[in-house]
Amino acid sequence: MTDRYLDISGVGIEFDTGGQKFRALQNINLKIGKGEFVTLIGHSGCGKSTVLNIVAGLLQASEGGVILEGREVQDPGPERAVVFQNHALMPWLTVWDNVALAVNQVFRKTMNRHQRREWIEHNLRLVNMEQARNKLPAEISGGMKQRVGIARCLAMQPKVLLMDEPFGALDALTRAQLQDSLMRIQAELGNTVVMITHDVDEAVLLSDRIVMMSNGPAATIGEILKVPLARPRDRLALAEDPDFVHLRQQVLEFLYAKQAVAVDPAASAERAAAGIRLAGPARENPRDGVGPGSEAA
Ligand SMILES: Nc1ncnc2c1ncn2[C@@H]1O[C@H](COP(=O)(O)OP(=O)(O)OP(=O)(O)O)[C@@H](O)[C@H]1O
Repeated sequence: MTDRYLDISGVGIEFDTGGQKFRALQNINLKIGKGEFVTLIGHSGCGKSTVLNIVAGLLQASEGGVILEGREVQDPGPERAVVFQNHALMPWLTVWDNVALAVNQVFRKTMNRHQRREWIEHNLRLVNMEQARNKLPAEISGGMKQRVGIARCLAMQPKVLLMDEPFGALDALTRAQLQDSLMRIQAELGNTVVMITHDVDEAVLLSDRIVMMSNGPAATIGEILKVPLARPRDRLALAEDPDFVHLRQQVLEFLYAKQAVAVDPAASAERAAAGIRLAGPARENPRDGVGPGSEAA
């Protein structure tokens, strides 16, 4: 594993919010190895999507930069495919055509028609969606749409798969199924993945490292937790595994003790009972309208 495959170095960003400056991120430094699975976790509004968007080339950092396999990221590109929370499929295209769109964009010059067909089919098979190839997005479930979104990104053979809360809108069972599929696919293809999640169990289950972000403004990386659990990982076996439980506890401590946000009386009573003390609340961004009030990460 090259441990500097993706190098995020000294990244900061300041937004102009109606004449006022808002510093969202400062001094983000993260080196990610080829084939590594890294999750970003932190309270709502801390800057996770902003980091991902800078890596995707959708946002320009105010300071620092991102280098992927020796080349500086300047704009969006198919070597950094993004899976969004809400799949972002073209509603008028079938499952097949949605994947074909990406494949034709990336491989029109290097694969002939037959090869492209095979490649589309292969990627739909990877996510178990080959049976639904002729359906429109409106005719399939939320989990199936996310599968197609993942297939579309995998089909571009990206150097890095960027996932912004890909399973956030799904029910718990579908989410578990997709987590298992993602682990299987990653084991097979060795993808480098950077994924945002709010789910502590998901972070521990999937990651090689969990990057825990401090609250904004001027958010940065607070701590990085290595997850040395053997693969393949089995969610049932891990639920009672002392190492898994300990790792989970470390993430919870970071979020709810070291980086706790504004107080909800019920949650704080629960925390007090668990012996966890609160840190000071974060300041708000004028753009947000409300201060950070969510107890969820
Ligand atoms: N284009 C923008 N202009 C001004 N402020 C912005 C802009 N984009 C993001 N922000 C602010 O930067 C901060 C970080 O936002 P970001 O969406 O990255 O957080 P997040 O951690 O991904 O949040 P969530 O978990 O709720 O999705 C927030 O205060 C947000 O309001």
